[in-house]
Amino acid sequence: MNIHFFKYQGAGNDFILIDNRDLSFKDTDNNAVLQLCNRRFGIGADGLMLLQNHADYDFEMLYFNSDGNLGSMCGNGGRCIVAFAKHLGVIDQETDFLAVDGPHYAKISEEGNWVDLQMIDIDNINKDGDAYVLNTGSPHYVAEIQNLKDYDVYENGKAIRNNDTYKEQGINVNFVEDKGDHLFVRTFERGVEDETYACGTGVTAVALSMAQHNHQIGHIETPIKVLGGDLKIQFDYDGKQFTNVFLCGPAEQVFEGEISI
Ligand SMILES: N[C@H](CCC[C@H](N)C(=O)O)C(=O)O
Repeated sequence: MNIHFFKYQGAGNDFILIDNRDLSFKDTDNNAVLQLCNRRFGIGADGLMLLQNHADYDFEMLYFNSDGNLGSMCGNGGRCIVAFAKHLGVIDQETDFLAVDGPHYAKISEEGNWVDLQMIDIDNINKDGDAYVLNTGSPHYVAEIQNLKDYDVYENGKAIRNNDTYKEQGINVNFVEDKGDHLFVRTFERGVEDETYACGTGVTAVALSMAQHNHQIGHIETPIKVLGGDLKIQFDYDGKQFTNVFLCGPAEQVFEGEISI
């Protein structure tokens, strides 16, 4: 099979994107995804997305983690596929598209490399000890850590993701340090089973958890730094529900190519 692909990254969370409006890529082909995402034997990426037609939306996003399995919602992937849809001429500067967790509204800058993506509303944040646990389209665990720069995110993230509570379903593990004018976040991702340079649903989960933790109410904007760059989360919080949640940040095309597998 000969595949024409595009490579995108959003704050260093990197993805293979395929225009699958003709359905030539079979979405059940987990082995192909695994092979294409492999950084030594393939193109290399944290995940792969198919852009497909949908009767009621501008397009549909199908997201696979680099382990080859269909993932839950991917926020940075969502931003990248919006930039890709604009590149293909499927959308102009605004869109309503469908992802695994439901419809998403997004708007994109004129240059096509900055995307504000609306995320699902959240009304339920649980605790696991001192950590926060919530689903922002994907399941997330959020723990505060001092001196995060030197923290062993891989070993500690892997241990939490594989403990008795989370082993079966898996969870994405986020560590956050409050730096005063921004939050610094590092994430161990389920399905990649490694630390990634950024996780969009993860930083969203962190921003909401920290608002609850710090009893912030109203319209909140949270600047976030991750290993791969800067992201911003905006939302309204009335003390119970988080609404108008937006994940904002860069989405850049890196290269395109052909590969046969
Ligand atoms: N990198 C993604 C998260 C992918 C979710 C995936 N790791 C899963 O739990 O299925 C993001 O930007 O939100």
